[in-house]
Amino acid sequence: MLRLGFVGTGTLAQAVIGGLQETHGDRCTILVSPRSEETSRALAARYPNVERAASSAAVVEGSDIVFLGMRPQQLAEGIAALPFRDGQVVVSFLAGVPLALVREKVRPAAAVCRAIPLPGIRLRRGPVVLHPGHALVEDLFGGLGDLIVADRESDLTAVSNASAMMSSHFAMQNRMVDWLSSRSVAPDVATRYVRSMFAGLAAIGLDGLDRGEQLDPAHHETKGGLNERVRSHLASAGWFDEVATALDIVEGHLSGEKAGLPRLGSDEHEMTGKEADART
Ligand SMILES: NC(=O)C1=CN([C@@H]2O[C@H](COP(=O)(O)OP(=O)(O)OC[C@H]3O[C@@H](n4cnc5c(N)ncnc54)[C@H](OP(=O)(O)O)[C@@H]3O)[C@@H](O)[C@H]2O)C=CC1
Ligand SMILES: O=C(O)[C@@H]1CCC=N1
Repeated sequence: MLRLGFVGTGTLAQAVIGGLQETHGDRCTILVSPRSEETSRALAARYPNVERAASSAAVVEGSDIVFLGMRPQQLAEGIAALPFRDGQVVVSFLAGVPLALVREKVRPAAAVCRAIPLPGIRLRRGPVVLHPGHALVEDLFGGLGDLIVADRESDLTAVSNASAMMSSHFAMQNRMVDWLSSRSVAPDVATRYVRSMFAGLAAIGLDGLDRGEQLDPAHHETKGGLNERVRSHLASAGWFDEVATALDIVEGHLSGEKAGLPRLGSDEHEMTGKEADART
């Protein structure tokens, strides 16, 4: 049995543990840190192979692979004085925290990777990016969506930054649902319609990729029709350019003050992919 441990039992840890049940449930035991009491208790109650450990130290002591699932700003406190050992594998989920920094903090653990799974992993859908590759970790994430092993940490950093679009995607969906409701469409109908529409589009995108097709928006609209009008309005309003601007902000290239956001810039955040590579 492979012994997995999670220090930081939050949203992402919960999703990964849920996904792993389907693919590796009978081949691993899972220890979770106790601090998110409700989540850790619920996981232990739901899955027979999950145990709520007495402490984060007990998770590290009892695991072959330790996943770090706290927020970046919680890293220092979350792993202070934990008994990492040589021969242990540590996988950090922390977006924006360079590998070099994690390695330093989990010494003498032998193998340290960064992984960016997304919440869809619970349903075994969506991308999981890993750097560097590691056979055991690749085996664990294989079958949990589209595993991408990045050769360079800067690639992982860039895609991790791009994942910042997730919540905006749902915000956009909700605005469409609200608009439909304002046209007296029943909320359940509006919600089902919008979510199902985007699910279908996602499937088309992946299917096209498998067949080597480009995703040309002009091929997904009727000439002179509704979609063309909306796309043209949004383009002239600068909407699509703002996507890149927002990602620039996440990357730290632009002043966060411009967008009214705090700048990502603590010692434990990387500012750009290049800087991350330089620190490795
Ligand atoms: N959510 C996502 O879609 C993705 C998240 N990530 C990364 O995964 C990490 C977790 O994100 P997410 O799950 O959303 O965040 P959550 O806030 O849901 O989870 C963080 C967890 O860490 C726990 N924690 C905080 N401090 C400590 C500590 N000192 N010791 C032990 N546990 C501690 C929290 O406990 P408590 O709640 O009690 O404070 C909570 O259970 C982040 O670093 C994020 O960058 C990466 C890709 C996608
Ligand atoms: O929103 C976040 O910070 C996390 C990290 C990457 C995706 N979600």
